[in-house]
Amino acid sequence: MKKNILYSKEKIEEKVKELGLTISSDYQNEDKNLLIISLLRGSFIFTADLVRHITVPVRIEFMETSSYGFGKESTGKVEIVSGLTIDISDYDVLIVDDILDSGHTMKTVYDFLKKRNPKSMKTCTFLDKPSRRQVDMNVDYTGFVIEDKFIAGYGLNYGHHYRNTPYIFEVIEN
Ligand SMILES: O=P(O)(O)OC[C@H]1O[C@H](OP(=O)(O)OP(=O)(O)O)[C@H](O)[C@@H]1O
Ligand SMILES: Nc1nc2[nH]cnc2c(=O)[nH]1
Repeated sequence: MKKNILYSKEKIEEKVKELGLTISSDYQNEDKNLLIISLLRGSFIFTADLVRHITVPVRIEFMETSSYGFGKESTGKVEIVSGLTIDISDYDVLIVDDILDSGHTMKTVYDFLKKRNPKSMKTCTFLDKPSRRQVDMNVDYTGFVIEDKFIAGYGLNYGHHYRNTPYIFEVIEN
């Protein structure tokens, strides 16, 4: 496997900080009650970095979803491996994930949470691949819009590895 580096550690840091400041500004009013719901496993690194740039009170919870298995294509069947146990009706929910690709993951979680009547709900993914969308799903906050390339690093895996790589790269198979 060869790597084509798309975003360096420094570029990522700069963008995450920018997102954190924008979100903080949007949720600064006293009537806001921000709850970030982070989708494991891919978003654990982005979430950890993002929340440290959020300057307003924030509760952080996690859900685990899975749909890709070992391959590069979504199965289209998103499994909610672990859901939520808390009442979200008093919260302004922000769903955080690493990437929006086919949209199946975000759509499934969005519909699942909407039924629980949050005060408001928005979405944030560090990366957005709009050309791959299979369902009607948009993102409110995004870091980088990328082309149709399979990527890894910064939380995203390739064959269960590379989540800990500090930069984002395109996976080029030999
Ligand atoms: O828009 P989609 O096509 O649904 O793709 C996006 C999802 O795919 C990856 O998750 P994956 O199912 O690989 O699980 P992981 O979070 O454990 O890596 C990624 O972390 C997103 O959650
Ligand atoms: N690792 C990885 N997971 C994904 N899930 C959806 N798109 C991608 C991608 O480009 N890379």
